[in-house]
Amino acid sequence: MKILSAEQLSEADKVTINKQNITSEELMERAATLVFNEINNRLQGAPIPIKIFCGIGNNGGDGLVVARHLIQHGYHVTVYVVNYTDKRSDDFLANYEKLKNITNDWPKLIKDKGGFPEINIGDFVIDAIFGIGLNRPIEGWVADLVKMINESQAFTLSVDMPSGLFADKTPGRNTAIIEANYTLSFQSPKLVFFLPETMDYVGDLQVLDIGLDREFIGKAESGIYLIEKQEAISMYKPRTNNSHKGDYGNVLIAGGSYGKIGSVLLTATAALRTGSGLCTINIPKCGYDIVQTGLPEAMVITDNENEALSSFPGNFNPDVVCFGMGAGTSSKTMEFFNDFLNTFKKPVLIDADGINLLSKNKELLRLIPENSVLTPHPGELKGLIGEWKDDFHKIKLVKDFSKKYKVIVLIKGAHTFTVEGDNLYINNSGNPGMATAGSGDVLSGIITSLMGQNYESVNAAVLGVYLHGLSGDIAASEIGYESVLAGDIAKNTGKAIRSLFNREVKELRNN
Ligand SMILES: NC(=O)C1=CN([C@@H]2O[C@H](COP(=O)(O)OP(=O)(O)OC[C@H]3O[C@@H](n4cnc5c(N)ncnc54)[C@H](O)[C@@H]3O)[C@@H](O)[C@H]2O)[C@@H](O)CC1
Ligand SMILES: [K+]
Repeated sequence: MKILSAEQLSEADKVTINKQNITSEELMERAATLVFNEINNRLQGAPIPIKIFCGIGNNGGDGLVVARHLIQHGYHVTVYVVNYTDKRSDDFLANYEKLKNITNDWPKLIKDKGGFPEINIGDFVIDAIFGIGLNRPIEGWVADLVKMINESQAFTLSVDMPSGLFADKTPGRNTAIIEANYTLSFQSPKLVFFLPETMDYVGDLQVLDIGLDREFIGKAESGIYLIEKQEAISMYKPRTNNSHKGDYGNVLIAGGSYGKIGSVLLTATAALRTGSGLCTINIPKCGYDIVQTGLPEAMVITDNENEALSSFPGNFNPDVVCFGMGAGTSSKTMEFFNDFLNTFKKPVLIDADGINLLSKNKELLRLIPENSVLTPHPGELKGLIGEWKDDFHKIKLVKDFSKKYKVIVLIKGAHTFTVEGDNLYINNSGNPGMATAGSGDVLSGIITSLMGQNYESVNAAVLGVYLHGLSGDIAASEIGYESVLAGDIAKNTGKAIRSLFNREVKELRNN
């Protein structure tokens, strides 16, 4: 799904009104009625107190429409107008009149702290104060109101966006933002919903298709995509009957050092489980027995050194090489890396200590083959691009890096971003159970395997990240978040691929 900016959404709004020959009030009615339907489906007429806080722009207008429908369906509703200015939008005013016509309980105006109502933990709060029109942080008594709503711990549903969040930039420190339990967002999720600094404000997210003009959305240049099952299916390449193991890639997994041999086992297992035809593991001598016993399906090349890799096996020409997990950063391994980058010229995957070695010796960056994939965790990423001020700055630095070295870079997190030049692919599978040792090693194996199976590097990365998350979702739904081991993620890769075509299995997040 494409992610649009606030500006593009407002434009889509105008184009839709024009092309569908409707008024903006009719579009508001359509959008807010969908919000009402969702709430009604969930509450099923329950007589709980509903408190709706409406701003005076169009987000507030949505709130008034929702209020009207809830009242007409017999719910116990109190409406508050958060009157931070007297400049009300036309559609707000139209719906204000409509609301007054159906109830004697007219909206209560809040003009300062004196007008704050009591909010109890059992109330159902609807936040329609600000949406995509917010252009500066919330201040003064409105900020106090937001704080009070958050402190009440009442279930809070935000319309379009949690009030106080900007769609396309980071909020300042200590600004007032609604901490929503649930967000019903119109047409397109907003980028900030997926960033580490702001994702927690959103709660569970649902995007409502309000029927904005498809042609406009199709053509809008966004460069930001949310990756879910549908996108994953479109990238997947099915196997043909008339094929053999040579068609599915010969991958070399190089890494491991004394005490960290397990990492390459996890990577290689994931590569084979994702469908690699052949997998060879290059490790220091000390790992020989461990790897041969742990994964009989893989072949092994040992280094001359016992405890760390020191020279790249040049007489061997795999389709793709994955380097770095558990490798350490000794000077011997730096020699291996140097040797490897000077010898191997097809796209590679560099992870973990491979990234640390790059940070130690930035000259090597120029040797990375075009379209290679780098998979740093946040600490390793800092070594590559330096400190960032906020999430948007981080994205900019990674885009610049990706363009400069013509590589694909992951920004790993609860929603991993794959960055290729100016394009951002945001992953929506996965769960907190995957924050476990070795999870990244498995991811590298999955992506490397897909690269070896002739997927374009960017598709290998985007689909690989998605499948990794889905495998984790399958593992967590079977054994619970706490018990997920990296090996469970590797083991479930096959089920994840099958589940792409099985309607019963969903991302945990979308359940
Ligand atoms: N596709 C769309 O764009 C649609 C938008 N709709 C709703 O319209 C919303 C956008 O409405 P508006 O553009 O009226 O904006 P908002 O309702 O988000 O904000 C209201 C106005 O407050 C002012 N303002 C901004 N920051 C402020 C601050 N910190 N303190 C005081 N005043 C501030 C601005 O002038 C802004 O226009 C969306 O979020 C959505 O809820 C829906 O009605 C339907 C369709
Ligand atoms: K809102």
